[in-house]
Amino acid sequence: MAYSGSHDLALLRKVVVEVVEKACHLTSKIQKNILHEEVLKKEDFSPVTIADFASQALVGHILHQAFPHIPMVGEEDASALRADPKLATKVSDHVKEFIADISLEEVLGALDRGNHPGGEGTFWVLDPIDGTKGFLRKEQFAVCLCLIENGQVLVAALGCPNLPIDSALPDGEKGCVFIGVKGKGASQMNISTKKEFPICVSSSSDASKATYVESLESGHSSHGRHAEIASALGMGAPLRMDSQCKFGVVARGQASLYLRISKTPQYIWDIAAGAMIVEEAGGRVTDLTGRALQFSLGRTVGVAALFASNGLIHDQVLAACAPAEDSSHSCFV
Ligand SMILES: Nc1ncnc2c1ncn2[C@@H]1O[C@H](COP(=O)(O)O)[C@@H](OP(=O)(O)O)[C@H]1O
Ligand SMILES: [Mg+2]
Repeated sequence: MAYSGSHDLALLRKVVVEVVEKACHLTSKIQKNILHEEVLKKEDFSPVTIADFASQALVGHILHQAFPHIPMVGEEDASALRADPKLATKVSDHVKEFIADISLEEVLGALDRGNHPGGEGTFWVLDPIDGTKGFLRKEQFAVCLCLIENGQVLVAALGCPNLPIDSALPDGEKGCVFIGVKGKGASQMNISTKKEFPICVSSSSDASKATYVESLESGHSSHGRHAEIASALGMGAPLRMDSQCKFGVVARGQASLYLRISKTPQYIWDIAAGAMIVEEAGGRVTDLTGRALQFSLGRTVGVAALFASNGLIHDQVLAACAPAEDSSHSCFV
């Protein structure tokens, strides 16, 4: 559906893509030589690195300069850095490579700009590094940014620095940005050449021939439950990778289904940008009962289990999910 609001979507798209590209360059550079002491553990024991902090500070600062009235829901904040001045200086030095005159206090302030509670209204949603575990394994990760207005994602970009540009050439050139604009479709851009082309989901309506994709980390969603659903549909083995790259892989037709059956409500920054890009590429994203996801509930999307498909096989997947729907939230193999 065409957007009829007051935002200039072309301008927003330009800013979103440029800032995600910058964050991809910053995070890729840090990824090459990250040190053990540059990785912290959060309260939930998940890792966070100086690259997560630097990426959020860079994006938060640039967006605030361009759109001072739009708040941001971001995964990180500055509290750990305020307690560790040495690490804070490292983060600040990385951000300075892109914004020479930024001060340490501005870096910390930009990070804390991610503290918005979400809900109704207009706000950015940022995951400065989605798939931090993949980032640390030197595998897939994504910089994920979108703008939400009253629960609708207007513009989204997924920067995937390590994802092969051509899925048929897994050892070929890597680094792409997936882009979606409300009512205008989705595209994939080569980070190096800036070459861009429209993408669409696969045209397969036969679930038994479809490829599905899931998290590489078995602790992030139930591989066992996914396998049951895949088996009921006659699907083969999954493709596993970290981060919202999985939404990009469905959006460009490389896979027809992304299953994410977890036991904890999913954070909005792990889902919103990728889900919109899949939908703009012609696919569908719902919970296990077929309800659309909600992006106006706060910092989570309210559901623990969801899937993205090419649309054509969506009802078949819903039917395969149905028998164990009640147990799917507690089943965690
Ligand atoms: N037990 C859990 N269940 C569901 N999601 C989880 C989880 N633990 C961590 N995550 C989320 O899974 C994201 C990574 O997803 P994936 O497995 O698709 O790569 C993490 O994002 P971050 O890496 O930004 O922290 C984190 O938000
Ligand atoms: Mg993250």
